[in-house]
Amino acid sequence: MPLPLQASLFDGQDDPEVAPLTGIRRVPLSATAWIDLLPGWLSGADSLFTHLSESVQWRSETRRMYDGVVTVPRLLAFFTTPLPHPILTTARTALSEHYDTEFTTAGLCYYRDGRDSVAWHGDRLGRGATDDTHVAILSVGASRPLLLRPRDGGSPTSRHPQGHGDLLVMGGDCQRAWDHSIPKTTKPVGPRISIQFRPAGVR
Ligand SMILES: O=C(O)CCC(=O)C(=O)O
Ligand SMILES: [Fe+2]
Repeated sequence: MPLPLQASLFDGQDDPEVAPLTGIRRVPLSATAWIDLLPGWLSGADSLFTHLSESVQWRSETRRMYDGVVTVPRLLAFFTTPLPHPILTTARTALSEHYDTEFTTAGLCYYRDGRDSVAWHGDRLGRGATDDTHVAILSVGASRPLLLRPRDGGSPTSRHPQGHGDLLVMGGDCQRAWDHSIPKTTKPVGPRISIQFRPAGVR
């Protein structure tokens, strides 16, 4: 049974809004990869969380592995236009302007509890395999850390907690040269939804 969204997460504001992106802070990962962080970018995140959890047609996916078929440990949804809430259109437009790159798709993940996760990977399907790409992730709900580590093992794993309304953008060659993950946890943790905005041809 997933925990309900903790009352302490509720910010008491009805309509979600995004702040200007001017306050975003860049953290270089290497000479060619970076992440941008803007905690609390979205206010009124509770109503977005509730709306998405109740109105999106979440699907469970299976993947073929060497030794059989496994269920992906999170629920998924995928949108281009329209997006499932007007604030996501506002957010996508703001990101496209700020990064001068058109974010066209939104992948949504629903992590029901600490057993849900995403294993180490880079978003390297399609153009991300060869080109520098941006992937912008907006989080709502319970905080879960996003971990990053270089594929060549050159630097240690870094850990970036993604809380209610927080924005994290990966750029440069982050998808090709680095992997990211959301690890499982045995600690009690409520549900989290992430919205990943990507340019066309990147998965
Ligand atoms: O949920 C997240 O923050 C990350 C999801 C992710 O890496 C992906 O779907 O490719
Ligand atoms: Fe990813």
